[in-house]
Amino acid sequence: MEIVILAVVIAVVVVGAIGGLVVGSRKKKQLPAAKAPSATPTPTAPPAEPHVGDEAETPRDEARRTIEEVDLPGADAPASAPVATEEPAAPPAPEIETPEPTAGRLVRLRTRLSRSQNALGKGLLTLLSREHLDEDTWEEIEDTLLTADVGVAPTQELVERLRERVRVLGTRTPEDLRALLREELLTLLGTDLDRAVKTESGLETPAIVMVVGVNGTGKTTTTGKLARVLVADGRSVVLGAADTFRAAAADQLQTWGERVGARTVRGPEGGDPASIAFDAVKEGIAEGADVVLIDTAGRLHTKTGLMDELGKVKRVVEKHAPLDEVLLVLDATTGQNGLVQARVFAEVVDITGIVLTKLDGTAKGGIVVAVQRELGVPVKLIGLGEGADDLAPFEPEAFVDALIGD
Ligand SMILES: Nc1nc2c(ncn2[C@@H]2O[C@H](COP(=O)(O)OP(=O)(O)OP(=O)(O)O)[C@@H](O)[C@H]2O)c(=O)[nH]1
Repeated sequence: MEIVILAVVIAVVVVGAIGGLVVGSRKKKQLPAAKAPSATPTPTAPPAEPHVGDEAETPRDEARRTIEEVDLPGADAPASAPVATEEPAAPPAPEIETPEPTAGRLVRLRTRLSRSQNALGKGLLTLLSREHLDEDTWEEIEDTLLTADVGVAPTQELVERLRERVRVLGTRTPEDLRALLREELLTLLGTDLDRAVKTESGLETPAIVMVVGVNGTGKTTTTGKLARVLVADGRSVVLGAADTFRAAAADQLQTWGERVGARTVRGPEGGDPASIAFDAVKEGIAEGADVVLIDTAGRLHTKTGLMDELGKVKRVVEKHAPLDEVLLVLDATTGQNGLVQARVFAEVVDITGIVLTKLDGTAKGGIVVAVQRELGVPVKLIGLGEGADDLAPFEPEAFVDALIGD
């Protein structure tokens, strides 16, 4: 009996040992399938133990969709549809225009001038053609000139000379009278003044033109139109948007520039005009541009404020190169007010040329004479409309012919 019990115990021990061996070898076989612990384990993230469903995980080397293939939120293409890989549309490049040539612009635009200046030219001719040129008629001639803003002193000079010549020559035919009037008006305007906008610096650096004037006179528009005049004449231009007073002025100037392929340097709204002007000239030098045009703000609230601002722009710009031209923009429709503005600006900065805008909208073309007298500098350009090429070099002969017909 004892032998039987001993045999049963041995058998149980043997069976238990074999079972233990089998279980142990199974466990060892499972180890390679377990997730390998991270190479750089962190104290807060112990290696994950393998668990049920691990095999269903997407293998790491499975092909993945690229960013281009992933539908963006809002895209309504069905998932199964082929994914379009279209490039986003680039903004259209601004079309570069070819401005009209400057030669003969005034002749082309003369109808605008004659329309608005009829009262002056035709009025004078009608009066001069009267049978008797008596005292009253000469007074009417004087009034016509004064109404057209020619100014008192130039009016008196003109009437005196005309009276004398008519008396001495005894001439009264319409052709002769027109010729006399033409000569005298040309004498008033001056035919030997240098009216070219100075855009050759004569140095390695670009010519620098500063445009000044009261806001609203057409200063920014004129700067843009002048860029076109220069481009039409084969010059390369950089624009400086130093009028930081009116928020939209820089945008407006930039649009003008883009139309003719000229870069515009601008700064933050309300920024320092002098630093923008400085940067514009720097850019002009870097680009090897022929001309840098600087649009400034013209606030007339105090003369000292204006003086400080324009003076600073000038000083800062001249760290690079001297200013070649300071153009004063005046609105011809403001008449005597324009003369007051001219006086203030002339005290603040050395004006070298005048631009008279909106001559298409006033019968007061005599302001050309008056403002030249006032400042002692020539009218170089005139604005004859809102169109891009409606800025013309001022030519006294074409101007007078438009006034009195030829
Ligand atoms: N009819 C006519 N309108 C003009 C002429 N020149 C400019 N203008 C118009 O005058 C208005 C004022 O012109 P701007 O260039 O904005 O005036 P601005 O002096 O620059 O004004 P700020 O930008 O505020 O300094 C615009 O509507 C222009 O189109 C011109 O010769 N004839």
